[in-house]
Amino acid sequence: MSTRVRSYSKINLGLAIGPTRPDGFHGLTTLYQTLDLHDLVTVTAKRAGTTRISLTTNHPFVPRDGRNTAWRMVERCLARLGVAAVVEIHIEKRLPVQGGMGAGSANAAAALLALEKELGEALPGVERLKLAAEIGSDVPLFLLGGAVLGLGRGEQVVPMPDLPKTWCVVAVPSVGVSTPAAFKDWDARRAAEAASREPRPKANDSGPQKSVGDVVGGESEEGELGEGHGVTRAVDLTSGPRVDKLQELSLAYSSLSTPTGVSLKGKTEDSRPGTSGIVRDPNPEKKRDLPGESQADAMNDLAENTLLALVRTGIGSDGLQNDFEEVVFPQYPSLRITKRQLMGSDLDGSAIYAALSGSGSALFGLYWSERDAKAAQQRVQSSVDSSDEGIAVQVFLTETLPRSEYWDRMFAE
Ligand SMILES: C[C@@](CO)(OP(=O)(O)O)[C@H](O)COP(=O)(O)OP(=O)(O)OC[C@H]1O[C@@H](n2ccc(N)nc2=O)[C@H](O)[C@@H]1O
Ligand SMILES: Nc1ncnc2c1ncn2[C@@H]1O[C@H](COP(=O)(O)OP(=O)(O)O)[C@@H](O)[C@H]1O
Repeated sequence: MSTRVRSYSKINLGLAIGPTRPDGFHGLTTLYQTLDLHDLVTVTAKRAGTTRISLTTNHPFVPRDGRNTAWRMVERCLARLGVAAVVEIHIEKRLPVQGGMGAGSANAAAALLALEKELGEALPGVERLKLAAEIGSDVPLFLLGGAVLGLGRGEQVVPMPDLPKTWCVVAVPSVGVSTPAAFKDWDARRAAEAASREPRPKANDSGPQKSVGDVVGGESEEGELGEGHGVTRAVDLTSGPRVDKLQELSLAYSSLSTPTGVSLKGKTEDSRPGTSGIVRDPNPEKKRDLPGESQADAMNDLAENTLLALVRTGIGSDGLQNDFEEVVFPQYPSLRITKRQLMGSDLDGSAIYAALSGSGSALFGLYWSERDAKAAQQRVQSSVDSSDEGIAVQVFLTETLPRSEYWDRMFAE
């Protein structure tokens, strides 16, 4: 027997990059949303004296060894369960590799669920989430599905009330954006900004000078040195108002979700903030005012139409919705154009919202109707066909996938 699982993808509805942490990762506040687009992961497992894992796939760029996320997940899960088995994994890739749609991460989560079903044995919910976080920051979200708030380095996940099922067009240009490289570019940009703000040394000032490069990696020194001193750590510049804005929104949004941590089995789990797992509101004492709206109004909107409320309360307003756009668009200018086409601002049936997903290169647009979505898909496709830039773009028509459907349809027939 074997178990076949739909390995769904995600987009990031909003993403704010925070400071570099001592472990080298960046703080992240993001709102993930799972999509109907998926790969298929099939696992066959038989208990045996020694563990042997093998992996096949239809995609030439997907690793077939211990570098594969699904392989790593299976290996670690078996070790955690204390089970030895012969495991065959097959990944039918339909999603782009390195697209910012979390496809590799989803494959890992899918392999875990399929393996557990094959063995008839499962890890406890919190163990699962911890293991998922070890494989990658993007993996735990796929153990929840639907709309998911991501905190920490993105691995601390909070289930959000589901958005209404919404039409979505995903455009994936044929450029792979490496996630670590995109974070590095972000840091370099912040460091350059900090350097340009630093006051020039006076000619007779021979004391030791602080450089931005010296001071990355900790708390702000503004308090120590006094305001206006001009020495600001590069990392502090990455945690500006955009993060606050998204965090405020997240808190408001999360107040509508379950008051305590929720396990996949419906039991309350250990949900202490700061642990890998499902966390509670990270700052329950904090007042939940939203900019420009009374709290009651905002909550009514959220209850009525969560997606509309998201757009109205901040994520979709002017300015950056995904911090990575600031570094990825200058590198690949055609992506900005594709985003505009997805948005279709001056047209009837323009997008509710459009943005880069994760570190890219996937871009997405959300639409009120299938007709609007199809028109956007057509817009992007025809401009690609007529362009001589040589960047191919795959354009997918799909829908957002609420949590209940995510689980109902996970195990493919
Ligand atoms: C940034 C996101 C947004 O969803 O990018 P996409 O991959 O979806 O584009 C994800 O969090 C990616 O998650 P995932 O792909 O699992 O990344 P990981 O394996 O955990 O980390 C890969 C590398 O990215 C960098 N990294 C990742 C997450 C984070 N919060 N800070 C980081 O600095 C680190 O250099 C790390 O070594
Ligand atoms: N199961 C997998 N599917 C796809 N890529 C994988 C997988 N396991 C490891 N990788 C590696 O991870 C990298 C990022 O893959 P992917 O998850 O598709 O990107 P993203 O997180 O941007 O959506 C790829 O370059 C690939 O070499």
